[in-house]
Amino acid sequence: MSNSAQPILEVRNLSKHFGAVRALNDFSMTIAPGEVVALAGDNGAGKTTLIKAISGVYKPTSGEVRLEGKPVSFSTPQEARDSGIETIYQDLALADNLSIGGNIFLGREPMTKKFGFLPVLDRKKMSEAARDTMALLDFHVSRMDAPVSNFSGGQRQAVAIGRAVYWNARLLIMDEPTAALGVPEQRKVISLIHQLKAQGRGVIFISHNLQDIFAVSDRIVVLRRGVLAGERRIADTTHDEVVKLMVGG
Ligand SMILES: Nc1ncnc2c1ncn2[C@@H]1O[C@H](COP(=O)(O)OP(=O)(O)OP(=O)(O)O)[C@@H](O)[C@H]1O
Repeated sequence: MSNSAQPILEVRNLSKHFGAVRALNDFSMTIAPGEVVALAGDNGAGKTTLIKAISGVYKPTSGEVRLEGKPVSFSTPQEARDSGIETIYQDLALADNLSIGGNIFLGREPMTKKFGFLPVLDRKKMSEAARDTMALLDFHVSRMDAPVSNFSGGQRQAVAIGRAVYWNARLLIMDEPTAALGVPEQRKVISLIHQLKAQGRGVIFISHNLQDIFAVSDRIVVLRRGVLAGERRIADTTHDEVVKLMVGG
């Protein structure tokens, strides 16, 4: 099988139980390269548990996760990240006082030796990486070196996405990326997700907003009480049908 035909992510019969609580039960899904899959479900449906079981926060009780065909078992989120799975939570995990470049290299700062003396921060590499990565996302701000605290919510979301792209994430898991934003900013984030898709990455898009889900996703997977309630191609479903899957009955 060629690489392009192979799913980026395959989850097979995944379960995560907390004592008697079956937060996720026998759940399976796949994500192809360049595919955006929305993950929906009411509060407590198991969405967070699923993404944490994929991304190395929780060890699954049972089941299998395959990344580009290979079974993986991550002990930490850092291991998942190193393998190409990046989760962007709502807090974005940005350092407000640092620039875009500073945030891209947060904790992995590149060093250089000047005139053979002690290593110093390679600021040139950081600012070039910031410029090139954000250009790839068609993202423009007047001052690339400004602290990200100066940016709007949508711009900050773009910086978090840029960091994932720079480190070559194959799968981005985005937890409610549009929830805290006004409408124009929501549109920007939707267009960023379209760019990730065009670059052949996979995206899991968690949202309570059906309009956003329908604007950007290829498929929707609905969880209810820890199990798969249904899976539809966006082109073949409606808001009504999705709501019925979410609430059941
Ligand atoms: N660490 C834990 N210990 C015990 N129960 C848990 C734990 N984490 C989640 N649960 C339970 O598992 C179920 C699924 O929770 P989860 O947070 O995955 O849902 P969710 O779909 O992400 O909800 P929300 O949209 O509110 O974030 C809930 O019943 C929750 O109470």
